Amino acid sequence: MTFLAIDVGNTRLKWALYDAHRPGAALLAQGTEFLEHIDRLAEGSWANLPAPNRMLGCVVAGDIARRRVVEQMELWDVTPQWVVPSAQEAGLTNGYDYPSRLGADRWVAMVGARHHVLAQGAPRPIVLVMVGTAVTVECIDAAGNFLGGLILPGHGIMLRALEAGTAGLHVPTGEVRLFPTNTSDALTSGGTYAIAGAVERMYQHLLQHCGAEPACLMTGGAGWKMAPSMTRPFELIENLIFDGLLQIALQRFGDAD
Ligand SMILES: Nc1ncnc2c1ncn2[C@@H]1O[C@H](COP(=O)(O)OP(=O)(O)OP(=O)(O)O)[C@@H](O)[C@H]1O
Ligand SMILES: CC(C)(CO)[C@@H](O)C(=O)NCCC(=O)O
Ligand SMILES: [K+]
Repeated sequence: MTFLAIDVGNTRLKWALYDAHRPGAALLAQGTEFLEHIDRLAEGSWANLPAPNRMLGCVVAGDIARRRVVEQMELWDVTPQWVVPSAQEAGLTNGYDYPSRLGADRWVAMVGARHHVLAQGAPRPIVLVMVGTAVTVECIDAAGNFLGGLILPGHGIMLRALEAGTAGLHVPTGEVRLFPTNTSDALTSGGTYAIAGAVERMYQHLLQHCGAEPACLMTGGAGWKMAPSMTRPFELIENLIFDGLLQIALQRFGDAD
């Protein structure tokens, strides 16, 4: 029973085909496509895939992007299903004022993070950082309550905003330095430590609130660039969104087949 997981992000769509809809399923194929190129999927990288039996996705890119993905899926006889953040799912409780307004990517990644930590042993509070076009920093207590989180501009958006909003800054990529002594390093380090500092702040909030050391998880395409600059040890996980989708799929579709 093959399972297709899709994450339609702010900039790119990521997909992964598994041999089953459960955590730990074997990855058969995966790919990414910029949102502008969604319309190429059916004739491109999906053309020769084994047909998925089940599909579950999450979208933050809006209805139009979602519809374009559904059109590409007409290639197969599979019903598209999308995660909508609710008050409760897969052992997590959603503390957002309006649960359905939470980004689906954030919710699904939190489900993945919670199950990752539970698989390692006793429940712990979690700080989850997702580094993509935007950066999010989520706080979850040991009982699985999502307490709240931050949304920050990603590194690219910060630098482009500086370039656009100042008179004389242009932005070649620099290095992260403790004491930057040129413009490129100053900009790259500024963006990196803005994110690292925000994360440290949330770590402290959660530590104080829970009175227990949080587990620190990081995911997202640019996570490996941020990891060396964090103030705490972070476990880098390739794709918590796919892990969360597998977990939710198991609960939705059940163990059978
Ligand atoms: N040196 C860096 N440090 C931290 N973040 C960076 C760095 N360079 C690039 N980034 C960020 O990483 C992002 C790319 O990450 P990723 O591949 O997860 O995003 P994406 O797939 O484009 O995002 P989305 O999932 O929202 O579509 C860029 O948009 C940029 O903001
Ligand atoms: C914050 C982003 C952009 C991160 O991808 C996404 O999760 C989103 O659009 N969220 C909706 C708003 C919210 O989460 O409060
Ligand atoms: K994303």
